[in-house]
Amino acid sequence: MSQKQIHSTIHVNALNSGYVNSHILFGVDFEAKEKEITVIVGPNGSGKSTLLKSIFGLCNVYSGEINYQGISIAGLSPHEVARKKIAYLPQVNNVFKNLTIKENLTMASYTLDAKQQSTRLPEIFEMFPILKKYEKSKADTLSGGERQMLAMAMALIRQPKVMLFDEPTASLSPKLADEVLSKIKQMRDDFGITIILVEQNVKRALKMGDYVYLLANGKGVFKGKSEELLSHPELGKLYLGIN
Ligand SMILES: Nc1ncnc2c1ncn2[C@@H]1O[C@H](COP(=O)(O)OP(=O)(O)OP(=O)(O)O)[C@@H](O)[C@H]1O
Repeated sequence: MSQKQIHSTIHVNALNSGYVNSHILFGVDFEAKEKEITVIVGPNGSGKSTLLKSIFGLCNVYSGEINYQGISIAGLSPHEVARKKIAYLPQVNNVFKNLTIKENLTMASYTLDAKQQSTRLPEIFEMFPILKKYEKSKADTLSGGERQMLAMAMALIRQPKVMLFDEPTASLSPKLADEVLSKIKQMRDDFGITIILVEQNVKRALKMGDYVYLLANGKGVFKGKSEELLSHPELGKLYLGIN
C-alpha cells in the first residue's frame, strides 16, 4: 500500500513583519504542507492578509524565517517569489477589467512559450467552462464569482505549486462561494497544488481545510486540525463567533 508522504512546503518561523512604521505580526510560526489546504482564520485586523503578503514579498520582514522547500524566500520581491511558482490572489483588483477573458489569460501566461500557451489554454477552459463561454467578453462584464474564477484561472495557467488566496469568497453569494471553494479543492486534488487560504466564513473554511491556524492581534493562538478548533471549548467562541 502506498503511503501519502507530506512535506512542509512553506515554513514560517518566529516571523516579525509589517509595514513602514507598523509592526503587525509578532513571532508567528506557520507551516503549509505539500498538497494540503491550510486555512488562516481570525478576527478582522488580526494579520491574516499580512501573513500572506509577508510570504509573497509584499511586507517588511523585520526578523524570522520564511522558507519555501527549505530555502529562504524572506526579503525576495514579489516577482522573484512568483518565479518560484508561488501565486498570490489578492482580495480585489485581481483581473484587467478592460481586457477580454482571453486577453487576460494571454497576459497571465506571458512567461510561457507559444507551444505551452496553446496547450494550457484549452486545459484552463476545460476546468472553467464559463470562461470559454465568455472568452471574447470584457472582464468587467463578469459577475463577482466569474471574476474570481478568472483570477484563479490566470494564476493556474502558470502552473503554480503553491497558491495563496486572500478571502476569495468575499462578497459572493453562498452558492457562488461554494463553487469557488470547490474549484480550490479541485486545484489541490487534481493538480497537487499546496493551498493557503484566508477565508472570512469560518465554518466553511474549517470544513474544507486540512489544517488551520488562528491568528489574533498579530499572534498565533491555535494550530491544529479543523475539528480540534471546532470542538475547542473557548477559542471558537472567543475569536470566531462559533457557539
Ligand atoms: N498597507 C498597510 N500599511 C499599514 N498598516 C496596514 C496595511 N495593511 C494593513 N495594515 C494594518 O495591519 C493590521 C492587520 O491587517 P490585515 O489586513 O493583515 O488583517 P486581516 O486579519 O486580514 O483582516 P480582515 O479580516 O479585516 O481582512 C490592521 O491593523 C491593518 O490596519
